[in-house]
Amino acid sequence: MNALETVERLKQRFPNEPEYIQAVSQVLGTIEEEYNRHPEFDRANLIERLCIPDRIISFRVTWVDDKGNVQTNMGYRVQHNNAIGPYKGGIRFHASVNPSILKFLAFEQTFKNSLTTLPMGGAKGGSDFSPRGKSNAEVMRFCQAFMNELFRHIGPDEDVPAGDIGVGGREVGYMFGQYKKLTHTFVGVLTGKGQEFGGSLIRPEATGYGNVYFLENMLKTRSIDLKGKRVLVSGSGNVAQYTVEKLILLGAVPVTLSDSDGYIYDPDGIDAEKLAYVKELKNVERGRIREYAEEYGVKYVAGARPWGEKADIALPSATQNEIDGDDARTLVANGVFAVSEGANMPSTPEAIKVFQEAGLLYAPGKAANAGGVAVSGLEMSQNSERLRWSSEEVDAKLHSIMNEIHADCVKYGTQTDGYVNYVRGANVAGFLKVAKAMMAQGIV
Ligand SMILES: NC(=O)C1=CN([C@@H]2O[C@H](COP(=O)(O)OP(=O)(O)OC[C@H]3O[C@@H](n4cnc5c(N)ncnc54)[C@H](O)[C@@H]3O)[C@@H](O)[C@H]2O)C=CC1
Ligand SMILES: O=C(O)CCC(=O)C(=O)O
Repeated sequence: MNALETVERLKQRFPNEPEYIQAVSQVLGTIEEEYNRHPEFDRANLIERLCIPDRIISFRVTWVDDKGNVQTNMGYRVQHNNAIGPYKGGIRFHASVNPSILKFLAFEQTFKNSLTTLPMGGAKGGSDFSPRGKSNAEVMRFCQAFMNELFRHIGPDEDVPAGDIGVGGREVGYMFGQYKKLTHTFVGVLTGKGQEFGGSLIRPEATGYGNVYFLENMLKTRSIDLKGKRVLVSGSGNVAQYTVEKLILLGAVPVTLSDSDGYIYDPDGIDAEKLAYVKELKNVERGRIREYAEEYGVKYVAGARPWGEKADIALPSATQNEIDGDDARTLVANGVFAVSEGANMPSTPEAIKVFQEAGLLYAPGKAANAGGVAVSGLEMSQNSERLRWSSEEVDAKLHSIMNEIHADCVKYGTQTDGYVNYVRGANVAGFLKVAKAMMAQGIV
């Protein structure tokens, strides 16, 4: 397999899918050598079968807004690969959602889920519907309409969606309710459910906590203590909130948060009380991060990202391609020595190159943010055995999964000069398991 030629062929077949091509080319560039050690992979054209999703379901979603207008949106589910388990991955509701973005996310999810050590294939879905500015009743009607089509394609042993951008506990609850009504079953078909109806403890916390556990592992390789370190966090949703929570618990000092309008910089650090304010603002009042600056009298910068502020560590936790080459150079120049991705593909290829050439501890999302889907996998296990595990038990399992993912990255990513290339490590480790499963299952 020649990575460049394969990517070029995919580019010609899928010319309008830049995010998908970006994700594929990142992976192929790092697995090429390992892949070519197994001539049997090429004979089975494993690479195209691994890059092209098993199926893409797309449908119209029709719903009625509060004024009585009939609205339409697009709905999708990309079922990428189920070689190691049922399809699994979140649902995104955001105006930017399109097939390219969902294909990149489903592709990444396949490798990420493989890294978790749990039996889950990769998928992603969503809609160009934006919950922003919609009433609760509108969100409910949209979720029900979305599920009216999606329910045919999912199931607890087939495909198990969860949340992502714009989809949290509220949306998962509405979708679960509609699935139950349509199928007359009560099964673990979605994860991230409410605690009262099968949701796992620690699932809301898992992605953010898991990223900080991964970061601690990376810091340990250089004997650096997280305590007292100043941390730039982007986003202010699920992942960002629980990243900040764990940072505070471990004595670090988170100083920024953002949303799509701008960012706040709090030089004294975001403490537990201020975080409680952010949770209320974002999860209940559904307000803007600008209001934090008004509440606490700190700096707010409209239309910008937080990467120009001085700090030790950066944890991007908002969205894809939110750190470009210039941002990366600024971070390095300002002394940032570790970047661990809570979001999926937040760094552009140029930014990654800058981090790696500067010798930073740099962890890609598919390793660092795998804690969320890992606890989703644990939610599936609890649903199957109709039991509920304690917070301590789930958190301990999450912690040990993140440690294992880190160990795998070190095993497959350590270069001859001792630098750990976490991108290579995560891609090779995730790839090998899926590839072996695909080979064992024949040409299907
Ligand atoms: N929720 C989860 O368990 C997991 C989420 N992720 C990834 O983490 C990231 C954040 O997801 P969540 O916190 O769940 O979503 P969320 O909807 O709770 O929060 C998203 C945050 O990102 C900001 N944002 C969204 N689009 C933006 C844009 N174009 N520019 C600037 N800011 C933007 C929003 O304002 C919000 O603060 C995404 O990349 C998601 O794919 C990854 C693994 C698991
Ligand atoms: O919990 C899940 O199934 C999916 C989480 C997710 O969407 C992700 O890991 O990007």
